[in-house]
Amino acid sequence: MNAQTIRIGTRGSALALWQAHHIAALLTKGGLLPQIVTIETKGDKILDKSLAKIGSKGVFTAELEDGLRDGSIDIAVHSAKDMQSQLPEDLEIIAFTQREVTNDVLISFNKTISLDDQHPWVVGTSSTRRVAMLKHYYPHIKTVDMRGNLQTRMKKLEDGQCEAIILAFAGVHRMDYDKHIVSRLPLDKFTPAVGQGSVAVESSVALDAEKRSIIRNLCNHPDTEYCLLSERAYLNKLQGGCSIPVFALATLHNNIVNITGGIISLNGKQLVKKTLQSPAEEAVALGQRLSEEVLGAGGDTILKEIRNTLKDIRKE
Ligand SMILES: NCc1[nH]cc(CCC(=O)O)c1CC(=O)O
Repeated sequence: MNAQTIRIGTRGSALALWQAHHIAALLTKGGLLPQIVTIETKGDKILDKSLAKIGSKGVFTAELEDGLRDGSIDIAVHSAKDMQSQLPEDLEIIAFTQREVTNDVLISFNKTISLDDQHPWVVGTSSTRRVAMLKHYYPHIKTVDMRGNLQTRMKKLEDGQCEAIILAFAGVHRMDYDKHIVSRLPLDKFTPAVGQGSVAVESSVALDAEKRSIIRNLCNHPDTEYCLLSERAYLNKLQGGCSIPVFALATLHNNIVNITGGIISLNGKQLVKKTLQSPAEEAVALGQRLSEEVLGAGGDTILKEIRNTLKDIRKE
């Protein structure tokens, strides 16, 4: 096969560019000629509002998806975590890269700080999931909203707007901030967001079938894909955007997928969480079953309350 040029669409943040270069390296290894095309999204432009206020649907993806449709890019690269659970019919995810460590981490310049320190102190995070989990497990801790890319958040921490921030290990590691990690938060309390740690490759269904299959073969990590399909099936049934504190983590051993997922109220008071397992081939059905169990155990009421609250926040 002649070397083929593949245009990779990405957001312009340092983390997004890392991800695009990661995909580019996998494609280069396979003999393709990747080209990186930077595209700005609504989520990059609006920095003065919380994600809960903007509304999360496609805020970091819509402009990239336009590029896939008009053919100006062949593939778009995203943090799997930032992708809507249901894509438009003309687009599809063709690969999920091998997952990084999935934990959230506590970042601070104070190396002795611990969430167990009982005096009231301030953690910066813009994630409703992390805020709710802090309220649930560590009610003495106060939170401040902290949006912006990783560099901006690190700067806000440096400026003393809070004593620590919580971030995904994956992004911290990719941006080379490991030395500021104070601790990895335990997965049983801080179950990550769906997709955390993996990079997703999206294409139009109209993209040349051979090109799509070559790209998939070079980028997709099958074990990760089973896990993410299960988590995303769960998320899809809950119709949770990234401002809804829904969480799930699937792992795969000996062809068995084990998934833990749930939902937590915004104030952290109500938490529903379940664990299920199935053979890998039934990963999607497993995620769907998890959603039924979580909704049936009170998750439906929590979800309704959250939707009402977020509606009110957006009206402000
Ligand atoms: N929501 C922003 C976002 N999207 C992906 C990552 C980190 C990388 C990843 O999880 O793949 C982050 C930052 C964070 O949550 O700390």
